[in-house]
Amino acid sequence: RRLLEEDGRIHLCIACRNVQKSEATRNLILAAHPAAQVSTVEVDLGNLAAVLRVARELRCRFQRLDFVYLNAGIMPNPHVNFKALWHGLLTGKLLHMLTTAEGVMTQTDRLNGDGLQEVFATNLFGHFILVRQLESLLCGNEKPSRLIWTSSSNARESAFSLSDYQHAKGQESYSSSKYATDLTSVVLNRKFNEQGLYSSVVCPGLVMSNMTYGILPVFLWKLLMPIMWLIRFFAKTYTLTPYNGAEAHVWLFKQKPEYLDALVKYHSCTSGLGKNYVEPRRMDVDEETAEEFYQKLLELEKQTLERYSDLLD
Ligand SMILES: NC(=O)C1=CN([C@@H]2O[C@H](COP(=O)(O)OP(=O)(O)OC[C@H]3O[C@@H](n4cnc5c(N)ncnc54)[C@H](OP(=O)(O)O)[C@@H]3O)[C@@H](O)[C@H]2O)C=CC1
Ligand SMILES: CC(C)CCC[C@@H](C)[C@H]1CC[C@H]2C3=CC[C@H]4[C@H](C)C(=O)CC[C@]4(C)[C@H]3CC[C@]12C
Repeated sequence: RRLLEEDGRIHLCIACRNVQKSEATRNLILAAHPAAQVSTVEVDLGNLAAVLRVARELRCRFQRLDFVYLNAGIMPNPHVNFKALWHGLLTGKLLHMLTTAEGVMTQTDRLNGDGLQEVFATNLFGHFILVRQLESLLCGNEKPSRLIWTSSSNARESAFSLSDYQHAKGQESYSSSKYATDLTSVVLNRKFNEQGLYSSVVCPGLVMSNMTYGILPVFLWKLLMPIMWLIRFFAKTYTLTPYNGAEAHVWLFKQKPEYLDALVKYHSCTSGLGKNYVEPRRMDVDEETAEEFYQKLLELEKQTLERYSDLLD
């Protein structure tokens, strides 16, 4: 909806795994923008066959894509370590913990139907395969095309390891998948800028959504709301609503990609008085690690394409 407010002429295609939800979203958007062009497409990003199928469908439907928002993400079985928060209070690290959740959250991951770690597959690899399969719609256009990944301030190098890039062994699969997203975006820029494709990563800040409602119950978040409004005076990434959280996504929509820094993450922020703005912050990524990781993604992509060769053109 915010993108249509910026430019009512765009054709918006909503990719969703749940057909009812995408239709309901389409109807909501059309209620606010009756003349808008809004279509939907079904895809489960945690299922590689479905990703290859949807890429084929998109290649048939569109000649080019100007923006691809890679937003789907999961955090299964989250666990909050309240003791760590208490320790953070005593050691002066509380604010950092409240904005990055460093040392505060763990998750339990599992294998998906493709034999991949579910969080890695959904948060990164499904999107990666989609982007690679859409290369013909994204590269070599008159105007540059853009990828905008929803990463997180929870992305952390120490949670990621090249030897276990799917994070099968640890308990911070979410943090690892978001760090892997940051690495991937950096390399995509290096490989594809010359062909007119630019990639950026954003963090929406702490937003009340189904993801956070899976961490603490809704009623508790509602009770905590006055405290979070107060925290916002010190932690500007407490955007709290999806509208505020989308600030960086919308801001990037209006920027010339040639002027953006590939090593920066764009954070949606909201001031204590409720004003939205975007803060660019340098990412803690090692470019050599990023390149090595990219090669591993390409290897996994090769295996995927061999396995599903019947779904390729
Ligand atoms: N909420 C927060 O505080 C923060 C969120 N983020 C990131 O923002 C993004 C959006 O999350 P948020 O809105 O908070 O959480 P939600 O759980 O509300 O939204 C996640 C979205 O991803 C979709 N999704 C999940 N798995 C798949 C899949 N396999 N295939 C297709 N779609 C899928 C969900 O679809 P469905 O509705 O069908 O479940 C849903 O629309 C995520 O990448 C998250 O990591 C980053 C920083 C902070
Ligand atoms: C007074 C309240 C704010 C106490 C709530 C405690 C915890 C449940 C939350 C404190 C910090 C939160 C988070 C921080 C970073 C988010 C990150 C950017 C993200 O991508 C997903 C959600 C977060 C991990 C979020 C989750 C809840 C907290 C740990």
